[in-house]
Amino acid sequence: MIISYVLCFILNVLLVKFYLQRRKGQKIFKEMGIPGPSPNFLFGNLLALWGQTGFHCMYQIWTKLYGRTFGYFEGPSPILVTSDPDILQEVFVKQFHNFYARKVWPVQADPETDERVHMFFAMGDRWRRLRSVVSPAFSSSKMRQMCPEVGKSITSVINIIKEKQGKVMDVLGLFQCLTLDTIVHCALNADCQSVGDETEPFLTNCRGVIEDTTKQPVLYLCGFILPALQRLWIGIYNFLHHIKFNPVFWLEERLCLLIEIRKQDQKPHKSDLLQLLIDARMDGATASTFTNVSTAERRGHIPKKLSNEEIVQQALLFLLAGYETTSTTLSYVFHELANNLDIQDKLRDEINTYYPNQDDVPTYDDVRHLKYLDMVIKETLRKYPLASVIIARKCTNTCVVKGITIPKGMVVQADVWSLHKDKAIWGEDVETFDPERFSDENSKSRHPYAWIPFGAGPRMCAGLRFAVLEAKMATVTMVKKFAFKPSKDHRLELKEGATVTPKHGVLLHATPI
Ligand code: HEM
Repeated sequence: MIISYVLCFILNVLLVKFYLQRRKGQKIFKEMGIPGPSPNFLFGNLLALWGQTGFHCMYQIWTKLYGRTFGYFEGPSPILVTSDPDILQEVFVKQFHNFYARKVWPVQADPETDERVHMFFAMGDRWRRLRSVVSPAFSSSKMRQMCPEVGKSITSVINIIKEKQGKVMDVLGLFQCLTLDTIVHCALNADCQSVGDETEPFLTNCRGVIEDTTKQPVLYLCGFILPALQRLWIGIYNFLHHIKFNPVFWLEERLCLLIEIRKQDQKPHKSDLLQLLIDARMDGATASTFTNVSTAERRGHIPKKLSNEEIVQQALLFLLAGYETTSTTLSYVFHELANNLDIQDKLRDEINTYYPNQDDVPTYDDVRHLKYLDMVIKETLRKYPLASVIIARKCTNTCVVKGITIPKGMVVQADVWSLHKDKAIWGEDVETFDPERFSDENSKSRHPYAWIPFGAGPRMCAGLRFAVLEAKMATVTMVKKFAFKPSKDHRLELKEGATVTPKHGVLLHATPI
């Protein structure tokens, strides 16, 4: 009896201590003079975020209530959200040395010590080295070389649209196939023909992985509430993955096989992304963080090659990033073109002026000259900054940003939806799709960080040029050959996972020109 009283007492003391510590931590924004919603001691403000709307909607609601910069809590963790372009420029660019790390999600490998961490989450020297390894894969000359490969996939899409004439089609699904085939061909030089074959395993498994990010499992919530138990949550997560099939496993196995074949093959290979990763050497300092590194490697005597596991993780990142974001962007482009026929016509006029009789898919140099096309893509990414949620940095040294002292460990989250719909920057009609916003005249006096769909600073999107090239080539070819109108069943509703995508696809009619 006495033992149970004592245990009960100890438990109560621990709970009170936990409660008081939480409450103390949750006073940080008040102390900093930053407004924001009041947090629940256990969940912080997660319950509001975890609702139907997702982060990007809630941030916009809070911005309207508290202003451009506010703070909220994910469990005990303070998140400083801002859509102030001056603060964004300071954090992402000018003070990058104090903000080189990303936000760590609850059920995620440790970016400082885990070998499986890919470039997106890697930090410090390791990130720098990986970024410099992959950058040449997207140089201007590489992009020119990739054009015929991108062109082939676009031609397959055109053939499917011809077949579907008169019928309603979901262009989001079609673009997913296009961008997947393209990234697999260009980055891995492997076979993948998902345009016209929705059962292609690369496609079904990539879709499976992305679909998982739109679910909000209880485990994530636990991780947010009690981040101190991160190892436990990761353990449970790994265990669950071993008892139920995970589409990531298929992709990892396939990539591993591709790497093995390349390594055994004596033939010289073109230096695509996969080959750059296979040939890369990490210097000793970069490799020294990892436990599987020999003393000689650690001292820098032997440059360490990336292990198969490391290559797989980098390749997987590029595969998923290349597939998901560009297809979603293209689907928004075509949603807007179909709903704004005057803009569609103006774009077609520009394309026909540059390519009056040309049937071929345009090249890297061709699309660079199309100014209005560039404005259409930019306006699409203004209205739908689909990857906003991943644009965040963790403060690595306490520092002062525009008069705010940001403590080490605090996450600064960019609220790009609010930034891109800020009436003080873009005018009253922010919901109107208007490419003219990006004419030279109208862009002149705008803040350089008012438009950041690809993030900003040294860690901004590594595939930006490839994504824009592919989106432009596909748009030019399709608009030249077809007129697009929305299907009567089409309504654009958004859902949020790692990116914000059209929940029911984008249903259009295409008529040959
Ligand atoms: C329209 C399409 C795309 C959009 C909107 C987009 C957006 C983004 C954003 C917002 C970030 C975070 C940047 C930051 O934190 O400042 C990012 C990072 C990244 N993106 Fe993209 N992306 C697109 C296409 C691609 C493609 C096609 C690839 C690869 C082929 C790619 C590879 C990456 C990588 C590797 C990173 C991590 C960069 C680093 O941490 O150094 N992205 N992207």
